[in-house]
Amino acid sequence: MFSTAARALASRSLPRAPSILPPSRSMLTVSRLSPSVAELTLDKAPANTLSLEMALAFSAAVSEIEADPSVTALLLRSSSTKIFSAGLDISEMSGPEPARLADFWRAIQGTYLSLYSSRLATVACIEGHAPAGGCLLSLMADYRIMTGGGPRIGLNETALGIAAPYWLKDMFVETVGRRNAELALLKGTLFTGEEALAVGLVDEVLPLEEVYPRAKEEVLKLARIPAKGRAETKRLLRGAAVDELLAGREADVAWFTEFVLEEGTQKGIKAYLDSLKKK
Ligand SMILES: CC/C=C\CC/C=C/CC(=O)SCCNC(=O)CCNC(=O)[C@H](O)C(C)(C)COP(=O)(O)OP(=O)(O)OC[C@H]1O[C@@H](n2cnc3c(N)ncnc32)[C@H](O)[C@@H]1OP(=O)(O)O
Repeated sequence: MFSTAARALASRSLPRAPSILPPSRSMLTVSRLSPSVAELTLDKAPANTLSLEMALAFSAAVSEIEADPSVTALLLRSSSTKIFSAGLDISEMSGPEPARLADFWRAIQGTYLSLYSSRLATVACIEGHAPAGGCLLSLMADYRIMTGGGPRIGLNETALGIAAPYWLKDMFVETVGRRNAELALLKGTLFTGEEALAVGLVDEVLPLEEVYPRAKEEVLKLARIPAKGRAETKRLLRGAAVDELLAGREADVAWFTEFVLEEGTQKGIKAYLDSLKKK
């Protein structure tokens, strides 16, 4: 776990405009890079995991940004250069109370529905690790820029004894192609930036110090593309996938909760969580 000092070192001092979110959503900050470009920073120590509250705050933040017609683009980043997001908060799935588990999954679906269907041009600035749900957050963006060398990205669900939901699997297949997706999903592969670039999982790989400046440059460029045509093109590309989940949301909740509550799954999740804590 990061100490406060280590976290301060790991996080650059961000030139932030005053947050436009109420303090109750302090796991995230929203600022402006320009009058038309918002920056959404994940800021939940130690690993930006998606708990129920974090997932709800994320979708609410995206909706609030979208509600402002002057905003045409969004940069998604982490306040830590070590971890973009460690994915779903595994403790939500370990010995869960069934009603909360179902709400948790609805909130995770909500993160997907909010960002993947967004009218905004979106860029993910992936400076640190992005496993599983962290990869999900970045896959929902239009463009991904990642640090080379150290951090890993990918869908490692099988390593935990679980499976990526179909809508995440589909987004992954769309991005890296069927065969690359099969190989990676079945093994639970976590890629370095360079490996991710080779399969098309990210669009650019750079040294750490260049990732954020380049992501800013790209999002400011994307913000200049006529908004209406871009939004309609995104709808044409992604609308069917979003509509499919909207139509089958509760069936997906039932699939998730049944799988997670099963005894064998619980054993695997607990063992994985314990191994993380013992590190
Ligand atoms: C059938 C359908 C069922 C389910 C489908 C659901 C889909 C799930 C997708 C997911 O997202 S599952 C989560 C998958 N995530 C991971 O496997 C990542 C686990 N974390 C790591 O590998 C590492 O933390 C890291 C490589 C991201 C970073 O390593 P490092 O910098 O060394 O940090 P620490 O490991 O010390 O972590 C700091 C702190 O945070 C806790 N933590 C990390 N990840 C999670 C997590 N996903 N959930 C809960 N807690 C997490 C970790 O235990 C440490 O806590 P301490 O209290 O020990 O400091």
